[in-house]
Amino acid sequence: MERREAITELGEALRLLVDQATTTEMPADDLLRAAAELREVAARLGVRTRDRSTLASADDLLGGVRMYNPVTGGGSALAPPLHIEVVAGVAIGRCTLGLAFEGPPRFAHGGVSAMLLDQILGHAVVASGNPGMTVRLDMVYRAPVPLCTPLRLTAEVQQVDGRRVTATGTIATEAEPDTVLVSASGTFMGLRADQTKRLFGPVLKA
Ligand SMILES: CCCCCCCC(=O)SCCNC(=O)CCNC(=O)[C@H](O)C(C)(C)COP(=O)(O)OP(=O)(O)OC[C@H]1O[C@@H](n2cnc3c(N)ncnc32)[C@H](O)[C@@H]1OP(=O)(O)O
Repeated sequence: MERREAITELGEALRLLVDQATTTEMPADDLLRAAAELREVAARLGVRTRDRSTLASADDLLGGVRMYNPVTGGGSALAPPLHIEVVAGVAIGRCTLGLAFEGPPRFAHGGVSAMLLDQILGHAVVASGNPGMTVRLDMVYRAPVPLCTPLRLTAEVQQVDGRRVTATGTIATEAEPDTVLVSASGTFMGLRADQTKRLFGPVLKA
């Protein structure tokens, strides 16, 4: 099996684990046994690791492959994951949030909504050919985002002004795509060469 497929397989198992560990009502003894077994598995994976200045070997930074992105990465235990496609400049995202993402009972944590929107706004910005980093993200929470419900996100660029790009996005359910639950407006700033070197130099050099 190819490495990226194996990473995705491990990611799926980890996401299942996170979901079950969040919803389980098993007795304390079972939890302790599971914790001990999981520490053994973690130790096996920890035999060979990378540091923060080393890109994952399965990643392709310029090709946009980030296996461990915490929002979209197939290998991430933290990602829902959000699946994004860009159609005619509009980024469309789909995901379902489990109970691990709970804020108020039955609904998503507000920070999770911000995370999803930051990511999908970023995709729209990259697709416009003006990549940059988020320097500002304004959120409007109109209605709570339900857990265990297929969600539909959208994002598109509104304005490009030199290095500054503004984009807006929304979260709705698949069932009611026209009812906006959360909306966001973000400002993204393209990096100058010296900023790119300062922030990402060690990674790019490797
Ligand atoms: C497909 C992939 C999708 C990925 C989506 C996820 C995106 C992310 O999560 S990115 C991570 C979060 N963002 C960050 O960590 C960025 C942190 N910020 C920074 O490092 C710096 O602000 C940086 C490097 C972007 C810009 O550096 P800085 O020195 O401020 O920029 P500088 O060149 O002086 O200023 C550029 C312009 O930006 C403006 N600016 C800077 N910060 C802000 C801000 N918060 N709000 C509005 N304008 C701002 C400045 O006023 C200036 O405007 P002008 O050109 O009109 O005078």
